[in-house]
Amino acid sequence: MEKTPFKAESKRMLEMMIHSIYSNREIFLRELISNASDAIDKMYYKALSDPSLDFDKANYYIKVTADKANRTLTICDTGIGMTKEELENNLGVIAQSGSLAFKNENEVKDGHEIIGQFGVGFYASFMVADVVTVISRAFGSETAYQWESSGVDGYTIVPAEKEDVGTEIVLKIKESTEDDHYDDYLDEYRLRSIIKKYSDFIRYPIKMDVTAQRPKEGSEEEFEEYQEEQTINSMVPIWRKNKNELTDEDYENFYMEKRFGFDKPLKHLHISVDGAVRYNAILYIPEKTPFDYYTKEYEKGLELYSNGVLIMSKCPDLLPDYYSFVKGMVDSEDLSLNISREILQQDKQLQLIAKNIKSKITSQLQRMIQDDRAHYEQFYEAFGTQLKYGVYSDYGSNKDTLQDLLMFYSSKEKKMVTLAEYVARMPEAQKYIYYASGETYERIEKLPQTELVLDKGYEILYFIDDVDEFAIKMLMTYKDKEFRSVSSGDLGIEASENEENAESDANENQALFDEMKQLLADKVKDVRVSKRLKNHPVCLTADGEITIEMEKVLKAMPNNQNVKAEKVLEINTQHEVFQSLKAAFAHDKEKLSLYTNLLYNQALLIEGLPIGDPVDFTNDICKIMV
Ligand SMILES: Nc1ncnc2c1ncn2[C@@H]1O[C@H](COP(=O)(O)OP(=O)(O)OP(=O)(O)O)[C@@H](O)[C@H]1O
Repeated sequence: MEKTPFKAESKRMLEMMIHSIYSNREIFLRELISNASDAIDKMYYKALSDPSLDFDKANYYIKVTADKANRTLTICDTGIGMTKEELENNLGVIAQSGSLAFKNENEVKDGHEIIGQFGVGFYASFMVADVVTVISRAFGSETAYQWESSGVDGYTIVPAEKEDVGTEIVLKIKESTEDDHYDDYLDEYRLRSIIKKYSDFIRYPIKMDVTAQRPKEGSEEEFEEYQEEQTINSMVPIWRKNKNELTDEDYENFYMEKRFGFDKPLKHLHISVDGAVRYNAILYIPEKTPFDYYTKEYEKGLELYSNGVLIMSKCPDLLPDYYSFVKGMVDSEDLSLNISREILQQDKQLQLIAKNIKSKITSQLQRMIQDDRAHYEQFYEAFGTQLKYGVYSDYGSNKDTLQDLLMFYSSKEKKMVTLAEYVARMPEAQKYIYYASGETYERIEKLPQTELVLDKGYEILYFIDDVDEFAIKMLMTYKDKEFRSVSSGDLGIEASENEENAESDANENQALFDEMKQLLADKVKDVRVSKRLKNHPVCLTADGEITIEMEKVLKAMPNNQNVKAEKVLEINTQHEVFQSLKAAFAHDKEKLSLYTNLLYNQALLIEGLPIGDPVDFTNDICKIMV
């Protein structure tokens, strides 16, 4: 059966095109410059197939000229131009891409990939212009034609005068309103920044007459302004250059130019992949934590280019959250762009690139641990917390990637060590990887709970970040070794004399402990003999999964669920103070209550926990002084 083709209402189509495709008006310039670049590339291809033509790069450029008085912005190129028919077909038919057709007919030569493909970019001009005039003279033609349109009412084509081959597009910029600052597109500074942002790596010079200053003739102090033609774009993207030609300084300059950060990069990674997925990337590990890094305002992402044209300033999908500190850019020819070139359709290539980038960053960090420890420690100081969050979040699904990048302060080495280093040093008899939590290394060092483990000569990792214990709980083991807090009930250390004494002390003094437990009824779950204390009289530990440090962290969270650690007051029965407790239990119950409260408050202070009532506490101290 004969099929009737769909018809499109071109007026409506154009309206939709102008108002619904792009969310960002300034990209009209990117689209026109990309078209100009495509037109020059077509000349290049022509020269390839026609030996009589000589493609001298010096003759090819794009020029952007703003005329504030007449409210016009002109984009002129020395490219292949358009015949009358081409003006008709390419600019008169929405979604007709001469460039796509050209691409299909010509084999792509490296470095000269044609950008256009959808046949809509040109119409972005109507977002900022009331009237668009295109004067074009096609290569090989003596006559030029002028195409003109004010958007919805169609277009006209008339013969025109044009001396050279190429195209000139004149936009009559709309009048500004209170909300819409169209004047921006006539402003030299603004235009330069739009060109730099989106079209910096267009292969041909984008020229502009810019205002410069020079000393006035005959004067050293007075300056005058004058107009000077300058090339605005960098043209050759650094990532397309050979790594051997580039110095550290070149990479640093690119980091600064792109304003990836205000610091210096700590490390850079230049990646060129030419396999199942083709892309170039330059990635940086910054030196310092950005001031807003741990806030909601911080946006992760890499600049994304397709054929040297900026598609997205921050493409978040290229980086996992735990590497959100990485800055830089990715350029790929293989991306399937959506029509606005602003966002990407669910793109397999993008996912492949992201996966590849992730593993490159991981290997780079692992290399730094081995070969450049000082810089790694500096990096870890700035972003280690993020790696630990990475272990903890997403139900621990990234822990295998990240565990070898973690570092903690070691009681033995007095510096940051990796888990691999810790495990390699473990004596055979040591069952667990020990850790102790606290506010600072100095405070942890003095924690009574560490005494027994240290006495055994075992190394302890000091945790001072809120996320540390949560990350370790997610990790559970490293190389089959379980993590164990020095405050936990079972330290896996063989029964010592200490422990046997504790056993008999517990049996003998159960009544005393029961009474103390009653006195602290709402505060602790239990009072018991300590197997870990040597020099201190008391300490607080916790039974169950929630440790005291975790309770502190959870309490500080905005919508805390009032999760509490099951606190245990441990008593050192070898300490002299214990004799005083026993005596008080036997003869003076009031004193026992006083001592119990004092010891409990001491244990709280050692843990860095607030004591219930400081006034009561100081009064209690006074009582024993008089
Ligand atoms: N400056 C120019 N010189 C020569 N031809 C041009 C120029 N600008 C546009 N064209 C022609 O007009 C066609 C339509 O341009 P338009 O910008 O709408 O789409 P495109 O560049 O093909 O695709 P995309 O929407 O992906 O940018 C181009 O394919 C090209 O053939």
